Amino acid sequence: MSEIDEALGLFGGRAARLVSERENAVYAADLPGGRAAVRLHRPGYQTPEAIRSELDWMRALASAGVAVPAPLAGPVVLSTGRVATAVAWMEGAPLGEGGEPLAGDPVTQQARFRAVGRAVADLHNASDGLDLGAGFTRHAWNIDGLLGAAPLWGRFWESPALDAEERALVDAARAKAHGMLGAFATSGGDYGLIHADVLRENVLMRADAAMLIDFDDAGWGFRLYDLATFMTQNEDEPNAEALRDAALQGYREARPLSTEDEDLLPMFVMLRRFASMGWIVPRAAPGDPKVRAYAAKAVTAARAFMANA
Ligand SMILES: N[C@@H](CCO)C(=O)O
Repeated sequence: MSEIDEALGLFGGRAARLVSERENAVYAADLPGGRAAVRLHRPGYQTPEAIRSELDWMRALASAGVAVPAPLAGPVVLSTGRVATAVAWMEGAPLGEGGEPLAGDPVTQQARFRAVGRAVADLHNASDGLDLGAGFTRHAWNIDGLLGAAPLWGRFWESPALDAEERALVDAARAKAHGMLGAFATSGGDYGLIHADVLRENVLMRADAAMLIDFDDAGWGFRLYDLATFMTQNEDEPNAEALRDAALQGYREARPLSTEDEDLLPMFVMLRRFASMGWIVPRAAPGDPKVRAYAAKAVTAARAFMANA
């Protein structure tokens, strides 16, 4: 029996259709509780306890009125060892896709970015008010998780696509960022539960409202990381600066963000580019141009960081 058939059997669901296989395999299906996204989780990434915690968090956010997918079933461990869950299907159109020009005219785009900034702030605000219990466990995008000896998405500085000069640059930027992040954390930099993968693919738009989906990478982290991740797909947009400003405006409508913190955004963009440079390595064949493309973006960010910081 296939994994999805086993999961459907356990959830009492039917009519599954594969809709995405980016990290988890996600199927649209009908469950007794309604239309669902049934997820077969990527083996070896999150533990069943962490996935249960993700669902507890989603349930608490949904109860608090935040537009996130409410849990419907699971987690269950399938006979293959893979974990399956189901969350409510969210109607809406993805904001866009990385590497593709953003749809819509600039006014529409900026209105959407403002809505996303607002949704991220709402998530941070609501998460700060939750008591998720002693068993709650998620990984942390903290200094170690971003820059330590074993970062959550791998030892990015070992990407085979870096030449010796670039590796030295990345090492220097990593050391410098480590110091700056330490100072930021010590001075009370905003830290708590974050989505950690605010990419266009993970934002659904319904009318004028933005909704975040796919909390698989979510955990503890610096709030600026969410805003920075959202900035990493805009470098080819002619109005990239206006898009950033719109997202920050939306964020500030619901949650404070000082100009000192805003000044750290380029560093956080670099940290995300470092993480992604590590993320792609086990997911692509050696020599795949994507490995170089991720490394090149990280190097560009590191050069700017070392020149300006
Ligand atoms: N592909 C992502 C990483 C995983 O979502 C990125 O570009 O940062």
